Amino acid sequence: MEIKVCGMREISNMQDLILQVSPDWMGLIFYSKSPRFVKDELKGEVKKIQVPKVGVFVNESIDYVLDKVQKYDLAAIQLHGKESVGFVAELKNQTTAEIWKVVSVGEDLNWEELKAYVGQIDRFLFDTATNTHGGSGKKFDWGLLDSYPFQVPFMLSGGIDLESVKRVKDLKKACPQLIGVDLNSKFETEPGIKDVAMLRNFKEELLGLRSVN
Ligand SMILES: O=C(O)c1ccccc1N[C@@H]1O[C@H](COP(=O)(O)O)[C@@H](O)[C@H]1O
Repeated sequence: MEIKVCGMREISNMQDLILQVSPDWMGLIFYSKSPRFVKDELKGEVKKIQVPKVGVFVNESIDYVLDKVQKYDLAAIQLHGKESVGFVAELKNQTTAEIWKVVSVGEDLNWEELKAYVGQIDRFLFDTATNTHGGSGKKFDWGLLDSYPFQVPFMLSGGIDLESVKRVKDLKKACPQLIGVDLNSKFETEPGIKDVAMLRNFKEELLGLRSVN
């Protein structure tokens, strides 16, 4: 199971994370209203960080996204707004970075609406629907994913915390397409600053390197 740690915005915190947790992905928020927004003055240092980086975007233009892909050497683009299939197709034509489409989940899930993205994206990412678009720390009803109908892999997100490990493992048994988890606000000392020890504990429990209490 892959681990993405999202919303990093300080170089020393990123370096600690890489050394102690070695996540599969590190997420950078390029949404200016977020308290985890990454300022371009960091681009030189961030580019040197040796872990695949995911840029998180909310309803931005193709040019804005491509500019960040180039400046930060992004391996994946997480589209966290209402980006259409047409937008995704246009973006896909202009980059080799992976494209992850976020599905904001409310009371239910309409699989028909997602069908058109299949074949255009590399993975779905399911997060809780909120006014702030993301980083809410709130979980949705993960049981809705039991009927996931596609082969394309997906990530789980939204309020995942240290106590979620068992439920994540159970969901993986029910849905083998679950490829990873996205960890964010539940592992912070303040917005954008991660508690690296807590993240390490999560990883060890998830991978079965220590037992869940
Ligand atoms: O974290 C943010 O500030 C943010 C802002 C706008 C869009 C996405 C954002 N983060 C993403 O939100 C989810 C869930 O985070 P949480 O665990 O509920 O705090 C995660 O995918 C982040 O990439």
